[in-house]
Amino acid sequence: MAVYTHVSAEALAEFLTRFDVGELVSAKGIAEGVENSNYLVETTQDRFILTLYEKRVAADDLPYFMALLDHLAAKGLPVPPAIKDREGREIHELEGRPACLIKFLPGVSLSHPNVAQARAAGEALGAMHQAVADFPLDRPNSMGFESWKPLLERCGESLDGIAPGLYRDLDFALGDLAETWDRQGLARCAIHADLFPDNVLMLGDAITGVIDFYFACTDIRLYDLAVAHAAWSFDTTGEHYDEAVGNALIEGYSQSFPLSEVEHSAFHDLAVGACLRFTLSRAWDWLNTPADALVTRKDPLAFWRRVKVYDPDLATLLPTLA
Ligand SMILES: Nc1ncnc2c1ncn2[C@@H]1O[C@H](COP(=O)(O)OP(=O)(O)OP(=O)(O)O)[C@@H](O)[C@H]1O
Ligand SMILES: N[C@@H](CCO)C(=O)O
Repeated sequence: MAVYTHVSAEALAEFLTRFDVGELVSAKGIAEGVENSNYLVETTQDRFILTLYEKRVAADDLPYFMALLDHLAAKGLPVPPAIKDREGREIHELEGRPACLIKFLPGVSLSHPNVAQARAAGEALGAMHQAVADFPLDRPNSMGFESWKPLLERCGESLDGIAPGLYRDLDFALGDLAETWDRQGLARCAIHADLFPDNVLMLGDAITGVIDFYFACTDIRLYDLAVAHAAWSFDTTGEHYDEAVGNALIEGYSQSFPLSEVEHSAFHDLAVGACLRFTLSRAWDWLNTPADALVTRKDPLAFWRRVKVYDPDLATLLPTLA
């Protein structure tokens, strides 16, 4: 479920009068997604997505996200910018929440991407990285490398309730990664930072939309590819690696944005980092979401298991991965 805030028909009809988008015909809550409240809104002119931002998206970050979407859309990339009202404003308030009316993009998000789709996603990510070369804004990564150790400590020994020994193993893996993390001073730019298959809309093998930029930030460019690689190339348990899909993602990326030798050699470290980031954020959610909440908790161990592929030597030192 992802409708946390109810929007009345009266409030929505009044909200739409600020824009030049026609009149309200229908509005339906969208079940997918876990972070924000999303509605599919139809007017006499078009379809739109109405998003009300819930607790994880800080209102102060919205101008960055919207500027990034405008920048990418202006360069012809398939991302959904916010619709401007008659006074040029994109960010609004509705039912007490920050809210944006967003361009609707066709397509469906995939559960099991194939090789051609992974290649297309890699190409699109590389094109995005090319397009942000002149994007002027910065946003530190609130879920970046420096945040992982504090997040581990906030989860604490409760992690052992997810798997006995997990706290110690995560601590060990983080210490190991800290020895080599970004020693090379890799190139940075605005990155998506959450390019999972459910954030890419496709029709057949063609990409029609890249959505959900609410973790976007300035960080290591290659880390974005590593996140996508970890998200796209495994089954949902994290046990089975699909090498063909993983390679296609990297090949597609390299067509848009060739990787340097240094980047090739750093890739596995960044992928281990991506595994730790999603293990930790999922573990935090796992430990802090009431069992009876309507939101489905995502399995933290599914990302932890991926470490076996990206750093088999490290994995042999981790009893929880035995
Ligand atoms: N611009 C768009 N055009 C078409 N559909 C969209 C658009 N934005 C969102 N959607 C639909 O709404 C769903 C939820 O959107 P989104 O993934 O942004 O939500 P979220 O709550 O931020 O989710 P997440 O849990 O992935 O962080 C998507 O799966 C997609 O079906
Ligand atoms: N993509 C993240 C959720 C945050 O959007 C995950 O699957 O853990």
